[in-house]
Amino acid sequence: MNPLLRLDGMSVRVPVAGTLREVVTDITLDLAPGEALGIVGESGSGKSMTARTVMGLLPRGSAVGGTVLLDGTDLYAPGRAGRAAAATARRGTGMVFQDARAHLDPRQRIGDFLTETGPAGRAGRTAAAAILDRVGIDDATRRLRQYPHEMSGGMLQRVMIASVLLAAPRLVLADEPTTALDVTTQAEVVALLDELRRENGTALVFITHDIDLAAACCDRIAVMYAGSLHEVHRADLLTTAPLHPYTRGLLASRPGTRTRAARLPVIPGRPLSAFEAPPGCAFATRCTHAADPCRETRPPLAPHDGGLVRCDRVTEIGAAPAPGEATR
Ligand SMILES: Nc1ncnc2c1ncn2[C@@H]1O[C@H](COP(=O)(O)OP(=O)(O)OP(=O)(O)O)[C@@H](O)[C@H]1O
Repeated sequence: MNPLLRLDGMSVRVPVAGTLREVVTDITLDLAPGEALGIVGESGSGKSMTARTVMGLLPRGSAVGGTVLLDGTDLYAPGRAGRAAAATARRGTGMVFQDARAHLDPRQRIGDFLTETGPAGRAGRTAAAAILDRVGIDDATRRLRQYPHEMSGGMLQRVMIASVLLAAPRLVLADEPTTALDVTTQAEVVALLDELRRENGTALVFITHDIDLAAACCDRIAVMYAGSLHEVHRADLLTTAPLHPYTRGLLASRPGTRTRAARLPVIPGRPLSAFEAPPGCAFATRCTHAADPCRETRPPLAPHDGGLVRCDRVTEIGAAPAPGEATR
C-alpha cells in the first residue's frame, strides 16, 4: 500500500537572528493510512518542528530540504501551483495542540467555533452537536452556547479534537495533546484519539515526552534526538527490547510504580538540538557506550532486528546497561 505520508531526507532550518538554524536533520519515515506513530524525545529534539513541517506551520523564512509527500503530493514543490496543490492536500489533515485554551478565542462560543468552517445555520449546529456527542461531551446543545472559560481543560481538548474531526481528516497530528491535563483526563483523551482513529481509519502522529503514553496508543514509535531519528520500531518492541542507548536511557529514567529506586536514573548531560549536535553521533556526548569512532562518523539509521537504529555499536553493546541503568 502506498504510504499516506512519506518524509524523505527531510531537514528544516528556521531563521534565528539573521541566519538559518538547523532544527531537523535528515528524517526519512513513512506512515501508512490508518497507522498510529508516536514521536518521542526530550525537549528541543525537533518533534514539533517535524509536525509543523507537515502542516505548513513553520516560522516565515524557514527552509525545508528533502521531500515531504502527503498522499503523493509534494508539500514543498516550488511555485504557486506547488503551494496550491499542498494546500489542497493539507485539507485532509488536522492538528491538535498542547493547550486547547490558547487556541480558542475566549469571546467566541463553542458552537460558533465549531461551525466556523462547516455548513452554516441549523445544519451546522446539528453537525456540531453530533460531533460533541461523539467526543463524549454530554448535553451538547447547551455546551454549544458556552464560552471556553466555562469548560475544563480536558473538555476543551475534546472540543479541539471535535473541530479536527469535523473535516474528516485522513491524518491527525497531535502535539503533546495531553501534557496540560491531569493524569485521569490524559488517559481519557488518549483513549478518545485511539477510538476515533480506529473508527475512522485516520492515521495519527502522536507527539509526546511520555514513551508509555505513546506505546499505549501507537503501532510504532520513532525516537528523536538532536533533530534526527535514532530509533524506529514497533511500539511493543521499542519499549521491551530497545535498541539505541538513548531509548534505553529514556525507558530507564521513567518514574516506575513497582520499583522504588532511591534516586531515579537519569541520562547524564542535557538534551541537544540539531544545531548543537557534535560531528559523529549526536548522542555520543551523553552515551556511556561511546567509543572514539562514534565521535567521528555519524551513523546511518540502519535496519536491525526488525527496527531501525542509528548506532554503529548496537550489536556490541547488546546486553550492556543503558545510561543511568547502572545506578539502579
Ligand atoms: N519559532 C522558532 N524559531 C527558532 N527556533 C525554534 C522555533 N521553534 C522551535 N525552535 C527550535 O527548534 C528546535 C526544535 O524545537 P521543537 O519545538 O521542534 O522541539 P520539541 O522536540 O518539540 O520540544 P518540546 O518537547 O519542548 O516541544 C529547538 O532548538 C527550538 O529551540
